[in-house]
Amino acid sequence: MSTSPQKEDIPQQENGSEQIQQDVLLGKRSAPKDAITENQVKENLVRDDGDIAIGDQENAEAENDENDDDNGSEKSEGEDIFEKEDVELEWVCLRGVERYDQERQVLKMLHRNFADEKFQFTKISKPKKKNIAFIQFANTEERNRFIQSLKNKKFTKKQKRMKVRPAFKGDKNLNGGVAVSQLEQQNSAQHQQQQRQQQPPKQASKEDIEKELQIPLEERVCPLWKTPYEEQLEIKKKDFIEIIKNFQKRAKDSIRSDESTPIWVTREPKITDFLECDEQYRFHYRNKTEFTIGLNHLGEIKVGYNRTNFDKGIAFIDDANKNCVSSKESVILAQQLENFIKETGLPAYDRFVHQGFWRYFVVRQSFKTKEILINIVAKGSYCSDATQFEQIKQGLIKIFQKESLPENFEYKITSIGFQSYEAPSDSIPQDGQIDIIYGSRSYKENILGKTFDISANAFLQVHTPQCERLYKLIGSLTGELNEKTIFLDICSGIGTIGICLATSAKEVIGIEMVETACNDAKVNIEQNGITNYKVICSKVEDVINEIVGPLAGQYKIIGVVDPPRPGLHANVVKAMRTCKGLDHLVYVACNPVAVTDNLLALCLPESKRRRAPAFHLTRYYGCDLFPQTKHFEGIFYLERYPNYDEYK
Ligand SMILES: C[S@@+](CC[C@H](N)C(=O)[O-])C[C@H]1O[C@@H](n2cnc3c(N)ncnc32)[C@H](O)[C@@H]1O
Repeated sequence: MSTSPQKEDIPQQENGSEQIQQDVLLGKRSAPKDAITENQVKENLVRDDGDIAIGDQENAEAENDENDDDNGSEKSEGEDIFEKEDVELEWVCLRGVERYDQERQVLKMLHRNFADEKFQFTKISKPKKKNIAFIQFANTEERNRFIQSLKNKKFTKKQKRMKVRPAFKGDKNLNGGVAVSQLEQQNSAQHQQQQRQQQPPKQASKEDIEKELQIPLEERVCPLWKTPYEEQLEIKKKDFIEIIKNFQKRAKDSIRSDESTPIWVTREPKITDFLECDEQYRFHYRNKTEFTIGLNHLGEIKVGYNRTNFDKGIAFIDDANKNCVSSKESVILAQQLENFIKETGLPAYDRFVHQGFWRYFVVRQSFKTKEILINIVAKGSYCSDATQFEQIKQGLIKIFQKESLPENFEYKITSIGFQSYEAPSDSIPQDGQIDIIYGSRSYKENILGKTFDISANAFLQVHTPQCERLYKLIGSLTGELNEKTIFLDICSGIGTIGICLATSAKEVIGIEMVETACNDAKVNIEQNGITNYKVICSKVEDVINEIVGPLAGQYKIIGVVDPPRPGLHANVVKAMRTCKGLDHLVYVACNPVAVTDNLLALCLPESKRRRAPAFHLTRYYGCDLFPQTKHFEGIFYLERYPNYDEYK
């Protein structure tokens, strides 16, 4: 049961909240417990926009839901409260939302309720345990269309009635918000997962399977494999320009007429450089290959790649050797494991009925040190016989020994891990416990002359030669580092960027929230004899200001950030923007579309919401880290000029 005050605890608006608030101030009524303070009452009297059910959002919403009563909710006669000065023009506050929903459920609800209108929602912020959500639109016209549509909407008895009020610049609950692009990704991943888990597999027809088999697996996983490399680059550059144009358009739409437009918004979009991949590294380049274990179309065990078309009931595993970007060594090892699995008699995991043992096979390797790490993932509980379990582990160790592998196999397997994974979800948990059944917990990689221990779950760019090019580019952007510079490795993972680039800086500070990654980073720092790199194990948003603040003004602080695929959480971006002293930032994105919101939050002009000087986007670069696919890395160089300090 909720412990938050009930609706009865909140002053109602039957006579107008103003009267009640006046009464409270004059001592004619006592303020309801936990409801509003004197200051809030005062603020409300000042604001007086006739739409808020209770006190100022900053405090009252922290404890209470918004009043769902109708009185005074939409608009006072003769004035448009949505156009007032202290209103966030692209946002609304939607009332009547399920209080335990999160942002992605709010998005689903909006899509359900306004399917025909196709509103351009850009961000959602859902305060915890409240019946409100803040919605941001691409522009004010969209927002107004939404307000109008909601006004005209007929709610059925079963539907929860929703109302809208303006979002105010001081609304504390309007906390950055999550980009809709990010929520859509989450929703679609969850949808696919649910489809897989809930739908009993339809039986595909023989013809459909034959048709599917006619299509090379590469078409599915690396669709540019038949496209000449020069053309691949042209496609990626064109895509990047489109992304930049869209980014500029979004920025233009967000800048109010009374604000000045930064130069990067109107400048002709141009990629300063696009780092192409040398010919010898365009195929079989992946240093990490993840195979699925299951049955092929004939019902035989395979260690290979998923082929699925749920509409047609197609779901089988295709051969490991049919992917032109996987390493050749990983294919040999997959074959080795496949033969062994057939001998054990233990079945592959069936993702529809959630039964069976063998699930995934991960191979990580260094083309330079010739070391390999292996991780085998299985549903451990399926094999309850301890002796059999032990035999399996011993068997696995044996099949990956030098004697069991082809004579010309020049790699050394340094680590074999066994990970028991019970949940039906297809994504292997990054922090899952791994039982090291052979060797150490990592393999060694060499990047730009530095040595790194890479464990099974550590993040590393999948294309090492292109990763080196990327790091060199980052190095050229950060410029010469010396005793007067601090290098901030934001979301530092296992420390690769800082270790490779920043040894000549006064200090390198890595901030990373995953403990195992921080521990790996410390090992990597030590084994490279680096003494100026400090790792802080924490969320960036919790510490960055505290760390950088005392250094501001004394040093040139240069930040590099390479966030997870969907981009950074809004709170991280907010902390970076308000980080005094951080005036130079290299933002690396493996999904440049997904980080548009982050870049806008860093670069749009200063306002009450964006309470710090903006960064200017000065240069765009691309790096082809994924030949034969449509993906590429986008690199954005951001600068604050004049520096944060000089603005004040
Ligand atoms: C794509 S990896 C990049 C790691 C490293 N920069 C590199 O290039 O090898 C992203 C990292 O960001 C970390 N991360 C994500 N959000 C974070 C946050 N709010 N605070 C600290 N670390 C975060 C993740 O744990 C992950 O290690």
